[in-house]
Formats: sequence, structure tokens, C-alpha cells
Amino acid sequence: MSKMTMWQQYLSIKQKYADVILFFRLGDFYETFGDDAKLIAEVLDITLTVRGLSSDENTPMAGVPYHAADNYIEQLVSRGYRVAICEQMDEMVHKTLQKREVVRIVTPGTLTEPTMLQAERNSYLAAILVDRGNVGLAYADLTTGEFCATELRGNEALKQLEGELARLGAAELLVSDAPELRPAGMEIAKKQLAQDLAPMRKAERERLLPHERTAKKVEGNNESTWVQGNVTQWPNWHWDARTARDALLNQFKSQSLDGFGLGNKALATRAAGALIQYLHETQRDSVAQVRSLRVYDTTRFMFLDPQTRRNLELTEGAGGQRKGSLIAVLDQTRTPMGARLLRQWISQPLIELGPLTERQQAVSCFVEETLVRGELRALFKGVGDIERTINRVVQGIATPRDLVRLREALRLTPDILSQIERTGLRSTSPTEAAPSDDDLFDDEPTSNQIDACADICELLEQAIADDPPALLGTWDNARSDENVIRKGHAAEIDAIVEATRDAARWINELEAKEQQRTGIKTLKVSYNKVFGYYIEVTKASGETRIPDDYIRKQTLVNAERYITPELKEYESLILNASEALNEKERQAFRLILRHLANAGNRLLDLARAIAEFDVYSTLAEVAVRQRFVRPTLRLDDVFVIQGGRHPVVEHNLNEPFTPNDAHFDADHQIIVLTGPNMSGKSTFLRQVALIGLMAQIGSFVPADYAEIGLLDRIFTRIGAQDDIATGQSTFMVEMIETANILHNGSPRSLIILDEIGRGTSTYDGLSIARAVVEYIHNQPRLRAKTLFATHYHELTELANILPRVHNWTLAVAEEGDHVVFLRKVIEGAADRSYGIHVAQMAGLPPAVIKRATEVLSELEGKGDREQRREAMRRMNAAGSSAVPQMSLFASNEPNPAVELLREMDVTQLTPIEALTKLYELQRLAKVE
Ligand SMILES: Nc1ncnc2c1ncn2[C@@H]1O[C@H](COP(=O)(O)OP(=O)(O)OP(=O)(O)O)[C@@H](O)[C@H]1O
Repeated sequence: MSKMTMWQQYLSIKQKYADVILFFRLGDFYETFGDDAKLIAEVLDITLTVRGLSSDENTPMAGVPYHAADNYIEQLVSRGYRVAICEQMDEMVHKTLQKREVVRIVTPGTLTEPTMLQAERNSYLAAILVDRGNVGLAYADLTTGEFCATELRGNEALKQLEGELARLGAAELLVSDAPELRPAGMEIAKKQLAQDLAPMRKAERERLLPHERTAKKVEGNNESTWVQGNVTQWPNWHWDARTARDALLNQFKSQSLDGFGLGNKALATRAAGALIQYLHETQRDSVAQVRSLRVYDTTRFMFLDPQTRRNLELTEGAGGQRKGSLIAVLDQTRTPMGARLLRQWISQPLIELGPLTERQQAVSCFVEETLVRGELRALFKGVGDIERTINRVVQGIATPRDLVRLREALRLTPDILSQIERTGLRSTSPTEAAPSDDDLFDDEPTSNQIDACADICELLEQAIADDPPALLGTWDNARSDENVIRKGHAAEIDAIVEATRDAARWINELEAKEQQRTGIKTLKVSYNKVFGYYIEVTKASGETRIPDDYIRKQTLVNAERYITPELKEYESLILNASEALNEKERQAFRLILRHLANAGNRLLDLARAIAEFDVYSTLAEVAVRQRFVRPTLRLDDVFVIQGGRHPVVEHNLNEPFTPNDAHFDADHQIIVLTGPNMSGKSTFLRQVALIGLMAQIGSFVPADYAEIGLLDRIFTRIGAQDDIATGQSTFMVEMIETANILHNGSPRSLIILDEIGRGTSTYDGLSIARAVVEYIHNQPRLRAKTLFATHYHELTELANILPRVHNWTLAVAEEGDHVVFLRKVIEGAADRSYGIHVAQMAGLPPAVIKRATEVLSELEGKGDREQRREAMRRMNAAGSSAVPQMSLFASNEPNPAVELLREMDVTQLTPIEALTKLYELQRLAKVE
């Protein structure tokens, strides 16, 4: 192979893939050159070598073995890089230059390898297009074939886009390279990505090559906006209306997009079309699994902004982990499809009564049918990820083991369906058959009845061996009966097997036959690698008896070796058998895959029905285990919870959780909640929101009783955090979020406000907090159900002025010096904040606690700021003499430990009593 020619071939391919890492197949390695090599050597920690590939330079080179490439590719892709896989296309190695082609570009959003994906969540590629404030959004999961698009218009379009991006958590985001078609300053992408991906460390950034730096810089020069490149810019012409439309029509083999509901949705069409083109580019045109497009309308779902999703810890707990999240409690699903569907439900609560009632009925049914639930959940365990398997079948990349798994699932299906039948329930999942003119599949239109796909099971039973090897092309002569394809399925394969066996038998019997024919008793039939099979006759045994049809092949010192034309014929049958068998198996396997792909829609409908019933039975299981009840759903303002609990806190708490009520109606709109720190305010706020949300995914709720007036949105403003990603201060973030709530809330919304105004001075904060409550109360457009937790006790006055404002507080019992939090929400207002008690519980030094108590009692009576200042000045002076006295015995106060010692009559103590007293003394000393 001429180096220059190969190098020229490399350069011409690399030119087309300048912005991705090119894995160039050279024999058993994928090699990278130049900047790519420097980059992967650094990132993968592999050796960088230098080769003189072109006449005048030393080219850096780094490679990975092809059989271990997946692992390296995964490392690169998980860090946001994209890798083009360039393969050798010729089967045999020729002397001339191999033909090479890029067969796939691996990107974060287009991974299909099960090992690189999480089973319980979708892996989305999303495409967004912003045109004068309106948004087109499309997303697809290549592993499940899901493909959806929507259009967002009006004032809130960008806000909604943020919510959708937070819901999807896309692995890769596709945007136009024209800045005017991206969200201004890409702020949305920045936020989205900053959440998902840690910004790169400065040192890491500096090591990058110049072109990588530009790829990684989302927009603007702000250092903190550097991310690891999961935003992909896709040239603007792909987003052109006509190009995009044609790409979609071509994908769906359709004449019009009206049937998809895209008729008048130009922006959604452009985003979806650009996405399809990107899939074709990265998958080299094999995108058969994307068969249809679902156009959806965000107004049919509960609106949740990214903060609210985060604050309510729906899919991620505080540390960004699944632990501590709502999904961690609810997800007891038995199949990966079920897990993914439940995640979708949690991320996208419904707002319409009809579908919610259907879900509730299904969950109720499984709550009651304990036996069916148990049976079904046991059966689901064996189903596996048929959704992703079917998509690999449709893509033509399924392996023999994939089909075995599919068969196992289909074997269970009749039992599953008969259990479902016992409930009388039907699947409600929408079928996604493409309304195309030329349907891609031969499937019958799907009816309401779930199809067990018995014919497919039958086909797999008789076509695939019981325990086939993982891959095709592995026919081993030793296992002569069958390999991947079951005996009896393909006549051609059986014929070869039969012929091979005959040939082997013939050769086995040849020795005896020839001994008899020739009369030479020492005649032997043997085999070696150079000559194959041969007949050996020792010289001593008399060459005179050699038959005429023997052809002399080799003469040894004391033996002659012969062959016969017939022997060679049988030999060639045996030696070529594995190659022929492998080829025939490949053909038969391809045929089976095609057959299965033709039933793709039916199989996917089955997978979806299983997912759905997995989720229903799971929600029922959790409801029973955790004592949840079915909420009554209503269309008015009434929102009543009796004995409500926080599903996650309760689940993780070692002690009993104290249930609490909540009540909103026409007269109870705003609750001002006061109470000490650590008393349970935040838990209560979140629990009310979570119960509302759970009701609107169709789940039962952690309460004794609940009536839920359906919510259109849940807003939360909780805690004070700096938004590091956008460089905004705590207070600014707080005010932006509050403004959003005031502009967009409605009487059907639930607003959770936890201490607004905390980030500024007391008076500013108090004034803003009061104005906000008044606005929510008085603005007819707003009038949302509101829970307002605050430390400004002054706000409790509002209940006397505004009729729909009520005060609630968390009950506290004072036992001597100690404060006990009862965790019970009661009517009324807290009169003190007990901050010093919490400080004591947290272990602040006793001297500090004591001093703080003194300062507090001085300040408490003082009405205005001047009086307080004056009090502070006086205290300062007094404080200098009352500098905390650290010594236990130097205190003027009688010390309880010392008092106890004094009172003790040591002579009267039994040893046990002495020990008990000693123990008590030590405890007293520790308290001090
Ligand atoms: N109803 C309850 N039953 C039992 N334990 C509870 C209950 N509510 C809260 N807790 C416990 O009390 C802890 C503190 O609750 P939470 O964080 O809600 O208090 P808080 O009043 O919001 O405090 P802060 O004002 O300091 O933010 C929780 O971590 C939880 O363990």
C-alpha cells in the first residue's frame, strides 16, 4: 500500500469531516492523525507517535484497536466530542488501496449502543429554531424511534422552551449556525447545558486545540459559558423551510405533511426537517426506525419551568442524583420501557380530566386486583427492553442474542395479555402509525386489542436456535447441527450440513474401504494443513497394489502419500462448509430481520402497551406499599389535602412522618406560613406541590384524602442560590423568578414562595414580599393558590386586611429551655422564630448562644431602627465586661454539675448509683 495514496485518501475524507474526530480504519486499528491525534492522546491517555506520512512533515498519530474502540468512543462522546467512523469497505485485503468510507458519525445525541445508554431514560437529540421570538422544537430518540415536534409562540415561547429543554434533558442540542435563528445569546442552551455538564476546568480548556475551542464555546466571551460542546451547530441551509419539508416527506414517503399536523407549523417543520437531515448525516441514511412524527401541543400539559422541576426534585435529588427524587420513590417498574414511560409521565403532567381519569381507573384497578398485579409484575421482569430491541431490528443491526431476548418476551406475552384481560383494561397509548401514502410496513392497522404477535413468536421459535452465539459468522464445524439458525428452518443450510456430514462419514469410512479394496492392511487416511486429506501407504507394504485412480502427492522416506479426485471433492465440501454456512446464515438472518421489521409497528404497539401496564401496576404497587389514596380530581378552585405527607421525605425518614392538611378554595387563596427554622416549612410547601403534581400524572397521592382542582402550572420560588451559569446575583435571580410568576400565573396555578426578599435588606425585602402577596390576591388574572413561607412575621398582619389570606404556622412546644418541633401545621402565626434554639441544636458554642439570647432580649422591645442602634451601642459597652467566660467554674451562675456534686452524699451511694451519677454529671458537663 502506497503511503502517499492512503494519506491522500485520508486527507480528502478528513476535509469533509473537519469538525469531528476521524477514526480511520487501518487493519486492526482506528488511527487518528494531526490535531485529532493530539486530542485523543490527551483525552484518552494513549500514546502519541509521529510518522512521516507526507513528504515534508512529521504527522502526529494515535490509534486504538478496533475491537476495543467502543470503550474509547464512549469516553470521547461522553465528553461531548463527535467521532466519525471510517471503515475499510472491501472484504478482502487487496494490494491496491482499500476503499474507505465514513459509515457513521457518533454524537452524544445519536448513540444507539446499549452499553453507552441508560436503560431507564430516553436519550434525546433535540433541534431548536428561534425566529423572532417564536420557537420550533423537535426531538428524537433513535433507540426507540420516538420523534416529536412542537411550535411555541407568543410572549412565553422562550420560557416554555426552557421548560421543554429541562424536561427532555437532551444529550445533544442542534441549533442553526445563523445567530439570528438561535435564542439570543444562547442563554437557554447555556443554562440547560450548565446544569447537565460541568463547565470545563481552565487547565483542561487551555489544552484544547484552537478548532476545539471554538466548537466548545457556546456564544459570547464569558468564561463561565464554556461547556463541553453538546450544542451542535448545523448549517443554516438545513433549516430552510423547503429543504426541511422535503427531508421529512422523503423520510415518511409521503406527499404531504398535513396528516402529521404540521400543515401550518412552519417552525416545527423546519426544526424537525433539520433534525432528520442530521440523523441521515450521522447514521449514513439508515434511519428506518423513525417512522412517524408526533406533533404535540405544550398547552395540553402542565407547565413546569426548569427551577420548579429542580426545586420539586422530580427526577433528580439535591445532589443531581436520582436518590432523593420523586422518581426514585415511584419507579418500581419492571421493564426499561416502563421506566422510561414513567419518567415521561412525571416530567409531563396532564391538565385534562379525561385522560387523567383513565389513568386513575387503571391504577385503581391494579390496586384492587392484588393477585393480577403480582402475577403481571413477575411476568414483566422477564420482558427486557423489547422497545430498543425492535428498533435495532428495524435498523437491521440486531444480533442473534437480541432475537433470543425478543423471543423470550414474546413467549411471556400470552400470559401477560391474559392477565391484562382479567382487569378488563385497555391500552390507551397512542399508536404512531405514519399517515403516509405508501405505508412503510405491511402491518394491519392497529385495533384497540393488544396483538400478542404470536406469528412473530412462532417465527422466532422455529428460526432461531435455542442458545445461539452472540454474533453471526461464527459457525464452528464442531457444532455440526446448528448455529444461529435452527435446524429445519432453512433448507439450504440443512443441505450443506447434511452434505458435510456425509462427506465426513465418507472420509471416515474410506480407510477401511480402501484397505479392503487394495488389500494393504497398513493403508491410512490422514490429514495435514498443507495437503489436506491424503491416503498414506508405507513403502514396505508393496506399492504394486496401488490402484490406478490414486494420484501421488508426496514421497517420504518410507511412505507414499496419495489423493483421489473423489477424496478432494469431499475434502473441499468439508473445508468450505463453514464459510458457506456463515454466508447462508447471514442471508437467512437478514430475511428474518426483514420479516420482523415488517411487523415493526405491531411489535412496538405491544412494547408500548407493556410499558403502559408496567407503569399502571407500578403506581398501584407503590400506592399500596406507601398508603397512597386516589385523589378526587375537580375542575374548580378547590384543593384539599387531609393527612398529606411528603412522598420522598417520608420514604427516607427513620421516624414517623407527621401528616398535615392543606386547604384552598374560593375563600382560602393565600396561606402565609410562619414557623421556626427547621420546623418543616419547606417540606410542607413541597409536599403540597408534589401531591398536586402526582395527582396530575394519574398517580395516587400520599394523603388520607385529597381533592385536587386541576392545576395548569406549578411555580416555585424556593431557596436562594446564585445562578453561576448566568452570573446573576441571588437577589436578581429571585426577582426575575418572582416577576415571571406574577406575569404568568393564573387562578388555576399553584405558587410556592419560600422566603422571597431574603436576599436584600429587611425593609426592602419585607416591602417587596408584602406587595407581591397583595398583587397575587388582588389581580383577578392571577389569583393563584399560593403558599408563602416567610420569616417576616409582620406579613401575618395581611390576614386581617385581605379576605382570602390566612395564616398558618408550624406548631412548637416549649419544654423549659427546650423547643420541640411538632411538625404540625395549624392555623395562626408564629410569634417567635426560635432561631437561637436552632443555633443551639446545630452546636454553636454555649457562650455564643448565651450572648445571642442577651442581645435578642435587648433588641426585642425596641421599635425603630434608631432605638435598636442605641441598644446595640449600649450592649457593646456592657459586652466588653461580659466577654464570654469560657471557664466552667469561673461563671457567676451556679453550675448544675457542681450543684449536683455538692448535694451528693457519697457515703450512701451503691456502686451502680455512683456510676449513674457519674454518667449524669458527664452529661451536664457536656451541655455546658
Ligand atoms: N411532617 C414532618 N414529619 C416528620 N419530619 C419532618 C416533617 N417535616 C419536616 N420534617 C423534618 O424536618 C427537617 C426540616 O424540615 P424543613 O427543611 O422543611 O424545615 P424548614 O422550616 O423549611 O427550615 P428552614 O426554615 O431552616 O429552611 C426535614 O429535613 C425533615 O427531616
